[in-house]
Amino acid sequence: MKDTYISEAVKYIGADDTTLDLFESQYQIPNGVSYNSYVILDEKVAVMDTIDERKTDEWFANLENVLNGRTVDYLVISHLEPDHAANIKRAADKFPQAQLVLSAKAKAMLPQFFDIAHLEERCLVVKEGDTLELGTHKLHFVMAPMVHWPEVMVEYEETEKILFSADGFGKFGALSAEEEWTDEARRYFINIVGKYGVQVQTLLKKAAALDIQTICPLHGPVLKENLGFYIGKYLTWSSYEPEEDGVLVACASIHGNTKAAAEKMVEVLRANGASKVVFMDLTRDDMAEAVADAFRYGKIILAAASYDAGVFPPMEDFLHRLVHKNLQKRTFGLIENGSWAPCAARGMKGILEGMKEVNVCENVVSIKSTMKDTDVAKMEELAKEILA
Ligand SMILES: Cc1cc2nc3c(=O)[nH]c(=O)nc-3n(C[C@H](O)[C@H](O)[C@H](O)COP(=O)(O)O)c2cc1C
Repeated sequence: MKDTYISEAVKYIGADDTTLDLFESQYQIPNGVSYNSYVILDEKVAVMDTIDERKTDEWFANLENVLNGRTVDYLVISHLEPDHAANIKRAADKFPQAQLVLSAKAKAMLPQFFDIAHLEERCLVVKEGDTLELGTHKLHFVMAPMVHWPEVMVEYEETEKILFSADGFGKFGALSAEEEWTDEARRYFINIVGKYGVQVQTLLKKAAALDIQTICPLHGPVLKENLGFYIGKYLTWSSYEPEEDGVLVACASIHGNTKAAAEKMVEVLRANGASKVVFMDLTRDDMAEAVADAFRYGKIILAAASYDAGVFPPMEDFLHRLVHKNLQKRTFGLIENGSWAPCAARGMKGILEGMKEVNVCENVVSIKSTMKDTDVAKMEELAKEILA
């Protein structure tokens, strides 16, 4: 279990979910996920977000335990997505004197989710630079529009120097899971917030002006040490610059011949001195991880079967996801396979045209049904070109 102790005054009241099959109905989470929420105990008591419906009872029990008979003065709402906001109405009903502290956009969106009585009087709308005194603790509000959703804001508590970072610095994996941060944080960030690199960079610039000693995200561990490492990863991911030197080989094969060629390409790349080569079978491996790998490495070889005068759908899906997530600044190499009129390369190129700052290697490997020596020779040329 990750250490969730923050301080005498700031308490973790979130919960692990290890039985959810798919996060946001599409992302595999083999080690679950945590829904984080925090309480600041001072002259006034502030609850920092609620959690997912699935863990309602556990959250209220944790909250009651920390409150120890006190009541809630403020419910700070950073983000209205249901994995954080599901219990807003229940909390508002249970603590009728509590004010809901939120951005103007969140206030406008709130009635779409909940029918909260006397909403006008209950809301304390905050904007960029506003502060809220709780006693010795003082929250500063920093707007973070489209760091996932438009209503998002983050909060900086100046006394303990804590950034409550909403979905920023979040990660898949329950707090009970023993796993390192980077891979599951990357898979989370790229797939969920990856499209909004510009907005993340804007937020990081604002954060750079703050003295942050602890980051309290809405998923994943509380970050207390080595914060430069985590912030550095976010700077890289949100800039769309490759994180590491290496080549991703991603293949989509119906009967295995394109896959055999892609595996051969891995060997050829290694033999030509590639520092690192990662292989992904898009028909079976986790698509979200393949997308994250495309952000991780600067060079990508795509190998796909031709299909109905186009591209085999798992490759099409992969490429559309990359376009959707705004991937840019990459070099691609293409391998196609077809039994009568190979056309996957043309189809893949067409989708890549939707990306910014993309180079496509001139050497295209075009296989007819099964790989031949002439195809391997072409792979050698492609390897030399992409590694140059
Ligand atoms: C549904 C379907 C559609 C296909 N469409 C095309 C096509 O449009 N053009 C082509 O040359 N081959 C087409 N093929 C054939 C495959 O692309 C070809 O057999 C290729 O070698 C398959 O490689 P694999 O062994 O990796 O699946 C199609 C195959 C299937 C099953």
